[in-house]
Amino acid sequence: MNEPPTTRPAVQGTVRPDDVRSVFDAVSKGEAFETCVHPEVAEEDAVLEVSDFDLWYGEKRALYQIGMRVPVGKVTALIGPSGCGKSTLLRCVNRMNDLIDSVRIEGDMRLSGDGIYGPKVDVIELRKRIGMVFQKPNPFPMSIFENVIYSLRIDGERNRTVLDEVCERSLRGAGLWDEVKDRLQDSALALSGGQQQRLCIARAIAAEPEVLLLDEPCSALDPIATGRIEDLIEELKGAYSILMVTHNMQQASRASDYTAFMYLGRMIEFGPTESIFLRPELQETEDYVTGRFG
Ligand SMILES: Nc1ncnc2c1ncn2[C@@H]1O[C@H](COP(=O)(O)OP(=O)(O)OP(=O)(O)O)[C@@H](O)[C@H]1O
Repeated sequence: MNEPPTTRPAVQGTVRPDDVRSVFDAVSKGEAFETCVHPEVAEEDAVLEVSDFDLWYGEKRALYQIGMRVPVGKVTALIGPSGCGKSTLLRCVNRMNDLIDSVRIEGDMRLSGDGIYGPKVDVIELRKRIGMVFQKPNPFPMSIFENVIYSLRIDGERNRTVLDEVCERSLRGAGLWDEVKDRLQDSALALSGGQQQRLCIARAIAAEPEVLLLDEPCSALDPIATGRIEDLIEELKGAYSILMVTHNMQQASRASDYTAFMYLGRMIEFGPTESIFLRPELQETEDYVTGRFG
């Protein structure tokens, strides 16, 4: 923990070593292999850079030498079978795993160049730069208005004009304004599940985060509400850099620009979503995205 940044590049360049027949063989034997990173990734500016990142829950290792760059202004999806470490990796970005006593990490993670795990990092300040939306909508038990401007209240903002503007802009950004503009003082808990999730997104973007983390944001929603969130993700990209965990292959292929395939705590292949789904470099990725396993 708190190691100085590594001199190795954040993301390794090429495909598997020649002497390893299959990446999954290598993984199951505990052998090293290099993540297959498509060259397009290196051409993007990164909001988040992860290098040689490992995580243990007590004795159990959950992440192995993760290296990835999350592009600015794009949607990046994390996919992979249950238990491969997607949520663990996502939660490391805003140091939510600090809350678990048994967790130990090594490696480096940087947000806009600033170390996330440096010894002097103020975790509260760090989290203000990161928005997080969970599987289950979690509006606070207060009005719609107070939910949206929560981060500004915490920062002591009292100017009513500023609060009103941020509230409207964030609700518009989250595609919820027209549905709630006449009842901003109503309890957020009275909204439908899909509306609550869009409210949570509005609350997250009100703080103008540098990166928005979405942990299976549609898994508790019906197909119509899911469609609206996917449309919203499409609209948010450009203005926001999004890292999203999803179980849903169609959602990853519809909603993301880049996709990272994880397996047993390893980053297997990372590249433009279209390439990962239509022309992956690795057979293992193809087998997963076409539903042959997982
Ligand atoms: N709090 C914890 N304590 C111990 N082990 C944990 C903890 N949270 C996750 N794990 C283990 O770490 C591994 C990765 O879990 P994680 O939830 O990150 O996977 P995931 O890919 O997000 O899975 P899913 O798609 O099912 O949500 C799993 O083996 C899981 O059992």
